[in-house]
Amino acid sequence: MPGAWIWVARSGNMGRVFCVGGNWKCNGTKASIAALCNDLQGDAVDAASCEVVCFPPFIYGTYARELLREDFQMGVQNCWIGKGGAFTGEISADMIVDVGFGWACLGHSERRHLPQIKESDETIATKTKYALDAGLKVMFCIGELLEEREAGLTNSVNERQLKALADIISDWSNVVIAYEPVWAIGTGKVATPDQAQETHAAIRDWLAKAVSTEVAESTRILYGGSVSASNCVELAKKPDIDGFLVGGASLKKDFLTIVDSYKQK
Ligand SMILES: O=C(CO)COP(=O)(O)O
Repeated sequence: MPGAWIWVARSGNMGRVFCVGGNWKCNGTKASIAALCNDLQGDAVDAASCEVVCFPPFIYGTYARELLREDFQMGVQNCWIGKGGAFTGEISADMIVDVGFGWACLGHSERRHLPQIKESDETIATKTKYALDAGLKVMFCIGELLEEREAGLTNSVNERQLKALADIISDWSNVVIAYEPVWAIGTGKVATPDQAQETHAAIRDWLAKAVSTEVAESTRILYGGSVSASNCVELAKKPDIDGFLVGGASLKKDFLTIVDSYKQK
């Protein structure tokens, strides 16, 4: 019916499937993961409307896969920059694919900024390209520090981080962007829905200019940073917010409430 078609066209959503990631970071024990997987049992998520991915620590990946509900996908929080070999302590994208995991979360601000890690834009982009070529989907994290936001640099920081990737890939179909303002991560200071929407729209505009309108319209942009059961619905209603990357609340039953916010789109 024509009315319905016009609504879809105006929404500008281009069929982007809502996506929620749970980044467990460096947390968990066998006992706590078993309890969490039990708490996360629930009615199956409609796969055509929402995709859910959990990112446990590497060492618990296989264990978590056995316990986690089947409609939640699994990913890793990092991977090596290229093919495997004499790289002590590293895990390659090919190995991650081999054990059956579909996703990598790359470019997280903790890996960009912690002085013990300090991954550069180029390192993250190169890793992402290798992971994509190996067959993984990538949750590509970007975002500004508090001082950068205060200096009015939010969009230029996001664009610089994205440009490093745009310079070396052309196929964006397996990339999901996670915008995580660093000042909102683990602080309880969530970006307001308007602040998040404004930045997501700027990211989409940049993709349209620097990559293509098709990529801009089809690429999902998730918000991350103190997402909770109480703020997720207002954020999810914003047109350019296509889901969430969740830290602390992904370790609690609240994660299910956040996943359910896809019903508000
Ligand atoms: O870093 C995050 C997800 O990757 C966000 O963490 P919090 O949800 O704990 O703020």
